Amino acid sequence: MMKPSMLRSLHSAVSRGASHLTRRGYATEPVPERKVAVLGAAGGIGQPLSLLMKLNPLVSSLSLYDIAGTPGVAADVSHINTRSEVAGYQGEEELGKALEGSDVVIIPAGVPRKPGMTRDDLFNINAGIVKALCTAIAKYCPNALVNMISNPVNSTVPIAAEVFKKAGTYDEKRLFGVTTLDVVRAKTFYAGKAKVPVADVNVPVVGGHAGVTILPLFSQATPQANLDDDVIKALTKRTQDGGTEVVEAKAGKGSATLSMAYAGALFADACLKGLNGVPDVVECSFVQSNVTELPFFASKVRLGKNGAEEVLGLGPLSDYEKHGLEILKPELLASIEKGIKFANQ
Ligand SMILES: NC(=O)C1=CN([C@@H]2O[C@H](COP(=O)(O)OP(=O)(O)OC[C@H]3O[C@@H](n4cnc5c(N)ncnc54)[C@H](O)[C@@H]3O)[C@@H](O)[C@H]2O)C=CC1
Ligand SMILES: O=C([O-])CC(=O)C(=O)O
Repeated sequence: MMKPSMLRSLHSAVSRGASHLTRRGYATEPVPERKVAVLGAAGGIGQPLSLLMKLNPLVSSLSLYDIAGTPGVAADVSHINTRSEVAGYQGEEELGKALEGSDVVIIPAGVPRKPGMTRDDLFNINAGIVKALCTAIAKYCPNALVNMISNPVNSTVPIAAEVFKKAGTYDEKRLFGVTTLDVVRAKTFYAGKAKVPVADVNVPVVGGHAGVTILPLFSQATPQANLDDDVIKALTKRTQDGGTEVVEAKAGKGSATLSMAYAGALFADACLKGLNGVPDVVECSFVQSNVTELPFFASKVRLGKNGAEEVLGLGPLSDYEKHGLEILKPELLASIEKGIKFANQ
């Protein structure tokens, strides 16, 4: 039975609007209004990611943009009885409206790999797409947190940074390469070998987001497990090749979409929590960085009201990880420089 005092607070909370309620009905602080835009929303990642963002109670307005197909995706998702209003925008002439007022912009726009391709093979098409989208972000929502999913992330993030610099809107705290899928994979694979519940597992993944530039730090994995060196090597390789494993299994029908949508939704949720002032939100992400001599690097990042409030260091590395770190630097630097050069052409 509900006590009369609880009933009164529930009634007064209801009269102020549902966003003032916790799930148990107690009056609480209002959840801020937040607009999230998904660019590439009709794609393999974009559709399930749009679904997952529609399920997120921190979102009040969900803006779905693509060059084609968004009216259908938006109509479909909009029937789900959750908080956010949904709008679909199609074609370049609607991009401004899609972006205006966004707090977080998630970008899974562009072509995916086919078997035999590297992520860098996507550069020629995706670099131009990302450049155009970021030019519009600088114009219509320069303060948004940008979550870059489009590959090659090691180059598309530097491209975005250069576009924003040219527009005079660059804030390194607001630009993120989404590497969450590497963390998701490392956790899953580690839990399997260490025979620990996957929900308890944490594994930082640093470096970049392609092949050897992906460096999982299993020496820092929790809960700790005494795994042999050859098991750690196999886990590292499987994490680095996780994307290729999916590309080959899909045999020409694209790359990871469902696990990426999950990972993208996790990272966007962390960004929203940070914006809303939730303390101690830490996720790995590819950001502008002083952690190594490279200008961009993925490591743990503390998310807050301004985006990346703090880029955390690497912590102690095993000899195997130290070696991996040295191996990845030339490839990662070349990809970063390729992006910077493209953006300044
Ligand atoms: N960061 C990561 O961990 C991961 C990144 N990816 C990358 O995400 C990207 C998207 O992958 P999928 O969704 O599987 O591809 P997809 O081809 O299924 O969807 C891409 C969508 O982008 C749209 N698009 C193309 N040009 C656009 C533009 N100028 N503006 C807005 N939208 C545009 C297309 O119309 C399409 O709907 C690829 O580059 C892929 O490599 C994929 C998996 C993981
Ligand atoms: O492998 C790809 O091309 C897509 C991707 O980035 C991933 O799944 O990690």
